[in-house]
Amino acid sequence: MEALDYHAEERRKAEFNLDEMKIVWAGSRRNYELSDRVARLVASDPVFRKDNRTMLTRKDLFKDTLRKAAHAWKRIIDLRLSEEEANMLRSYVDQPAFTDLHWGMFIPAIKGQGTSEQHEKWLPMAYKMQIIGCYAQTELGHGSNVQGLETTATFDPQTDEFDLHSPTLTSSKWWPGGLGKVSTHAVVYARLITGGQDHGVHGFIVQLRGLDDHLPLPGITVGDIGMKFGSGAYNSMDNGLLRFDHVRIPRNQMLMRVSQVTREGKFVQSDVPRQLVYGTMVYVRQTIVSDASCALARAVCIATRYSAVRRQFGSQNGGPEIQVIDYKTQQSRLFPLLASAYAFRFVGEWLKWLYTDVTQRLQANDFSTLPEAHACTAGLKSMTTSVTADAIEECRKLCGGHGYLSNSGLPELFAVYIPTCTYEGDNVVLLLQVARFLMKTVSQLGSGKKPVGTTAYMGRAEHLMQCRCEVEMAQDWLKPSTILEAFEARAVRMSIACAKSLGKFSNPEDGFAELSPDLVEVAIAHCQLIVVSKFLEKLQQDIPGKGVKRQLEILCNVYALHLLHKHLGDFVATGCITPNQGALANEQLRLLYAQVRPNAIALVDAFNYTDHYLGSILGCYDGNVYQKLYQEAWKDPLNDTVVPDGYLEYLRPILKQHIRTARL
Ligand SMILES: CCCCCCCCCC/C=C\CCCC(=O)SCCNC(=O)CCNC(=O)[C@H](O)C(C)(C)COP(=O)(O)OP(=O)(O)OC[C@H]1O[C@@H](n2cnc3c(N)ncnc32)[C@H](O)[C@@H]1OP(=O)(O)O
Ligand SMILES: Cc1cc2nc3c(=O)[nH]c(=O)nc-3n(C[C@H](O)[C@H](O)[C@H](O)COP(=O)(O)OP(=O)(O)OC[C@H]3O[C@@H](n4cnc5c(N)ncnc54)[C@H](O)[C@@H]3O)c2cc1C
Repeated sequence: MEALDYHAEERRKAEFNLDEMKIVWAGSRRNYELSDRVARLVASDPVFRKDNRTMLTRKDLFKDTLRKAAHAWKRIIDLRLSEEEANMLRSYVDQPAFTDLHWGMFIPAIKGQGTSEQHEKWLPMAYKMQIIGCYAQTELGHGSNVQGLETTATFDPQTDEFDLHSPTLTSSKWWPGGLGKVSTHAVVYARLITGGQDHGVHGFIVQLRGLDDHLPLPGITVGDIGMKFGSGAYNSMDNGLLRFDHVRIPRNQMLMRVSQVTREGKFVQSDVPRQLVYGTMVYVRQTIVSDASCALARAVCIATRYSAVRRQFGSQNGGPEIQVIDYKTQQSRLFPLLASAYAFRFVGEWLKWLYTDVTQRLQANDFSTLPEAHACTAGLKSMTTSVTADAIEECRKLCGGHGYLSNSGLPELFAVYIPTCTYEGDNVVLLLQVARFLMKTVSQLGSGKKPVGTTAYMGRAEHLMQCRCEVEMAQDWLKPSTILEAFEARAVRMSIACAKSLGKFSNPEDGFAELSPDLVEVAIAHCQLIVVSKFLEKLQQDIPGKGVKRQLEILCNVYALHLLHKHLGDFVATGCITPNQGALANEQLRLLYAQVRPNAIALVDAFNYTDHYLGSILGCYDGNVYQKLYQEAWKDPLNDTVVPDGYLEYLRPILKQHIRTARL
């Protein structure tokens, strides 16, 4: 018997080859096949069930997380999965866990900041999970300001050891994931002190718990920091606190790629830039951009499928009501998010390339592209996570009342997702880093130093400052060069205007502080330009499959023109376009939405998400929403009994009191 599919008609409307689009989304046929296989493996395994987790108490949820992590590790070993497959498996399990930090930060920190001897000693144990580690940087008093950390690591030449100490309450480590209850080790960031001199913040490998009894080692106080936002969600993670009372570690546990301390206690700064101490954050920010496209795609998939099932108003002669996806307002809210998911996917792919390139250069002692890698990872992390967090909430609203039900999957997705706007660098703080980079680039424009990479457009500032947009009709906005020039002109004009305003301050730092809200806008304009330009570059590639490239062109235009519409004030105020050209862009946008409409369901099918991973009744593949909602309601523990617990103690006396009052 053929399976029921409420979306069958929608799927028939698609004007492109879905299988080929799935490959574009996955990045390659190989990636597609790998991720499809691993996603199904997870979805079919009862241990990875997650539909009940919002009902669990914190302790039960945490134990469930340990069970899943142990089971995942067993599957990884038994099936001899590669590192890439293992990462995929953990991400499809879809439950924040200490393993994210062990594999995602502890190991990369040792790899990036450790010497080859340190790699040889620590990495084999970490790869086998004989030790489990976390990344302990943030403190109660300081997170964004890393240079303000207070934990000290004082070298004692007598014993050839460091003495780790938390001198104040605010120096307590606070937030590291996996620290609270699991990690046996941590990379701890502390101020290095030798001979009474402070050399700033460095990383140290520190054992926290006994490998036999899991008890904290002498001098170490460690625990969980408490419940976080939402039910289920990030509460599966043991974000922890940590204090040191003069804990001793051997000298060779300082990560010594960037700087060294000799046996005599001499501090040696190598020719590697000190910013490499921040290298793990650059790596993770890069992964967060790709993850943003996944989270956004997930929310959009749920909202799109549900919008095609849901009908309201407009029944004629007893016929069906209108599918809410056919309302222009629904399309104007939903389709830009769909386009953004694809845009973030492609910029994430490019950023991965950039990161790999900078890593290879660093290995060859070429540090020239480090500032750009920092600016791109910081800016794109900030921009994509802010958009995605807002988009998940918008998708909830697009699903009306049912979006607020836990089993829509959206509340939990929102709760898990929103801290990405804060962790790995607060989004505003990171945009200010981008702004600094841009202001520096502008200040060097007259010096003969040619801007390269993502700021190469600034080298054409003279033209971009005075060019005029040539759009006369709505369809003129479909020309890639017209779109690109409008975004470049807007970014460069905003940057130069800010640089000029900064120049009016006698103290540049005062100016930077005063103008910081404008500088944040400049950074956003630059990041949006990067995303638009990388989407356009993607379209230059050979993309096989009937109609696939055409759909991507439509999505790229939707992405760019919706930004132009949203930030019309910037484009018009900087004289990049006229108000009339802005109106033509909006007209073209409406036409594009009509072209997306018949393909919408297939475009979200291309994400290839299993129902398990989506975790949403509203987004399930077959669209059988109402029956599933009805069945699911009966599974709620409140429906275990017809009369609720508490009736006799609390309800009945009130109800009876009414009867008594009535009798009086
Ligand atoms: C496939 C596997 C998947 C694995 C995925 C793993 C994912 C795991 C997810 C787990 C979930 C959550 C994890 C969360 C973990 C954390 O949150 S860890 C803590 C993160 N903390 C932060 O991000 C702190 C943010 N603050 C900073 O980064 C810095 O302090 C800040 C950059 C804001 C300022 O630093 P300062 O040292 O004060 O720098 P400045 O004076 O402003 O700049 C000096 C110069 O240094 C340059 N710079 C700064 N940072 C970097 C960098 N990272 N890289 C390169 N260069 C950098 C800056 O541009 C200045 O340059 P200039 O002198 O102007 O040329
Ligand atoms: C779920 C979660 C997991 C985490 N995991 C880890 C982990 O594994 N390891 C770890 O070390 N840390 C971790 N952290 C900590 C995280 O990295 C920090 O919280 C983050 O870097 C932000 O720093 P903060 O908390 O000090 O924010 P603050 O800097 O105190 O920010 C507060 C406000 O001040 C503003 N602000 C701060 N500085 C400036 C400025 N210069 N200019 C303008 N505005 C400013 C910010 O924009 C924000 O609005 C985690 C945090 C969370 C929420």
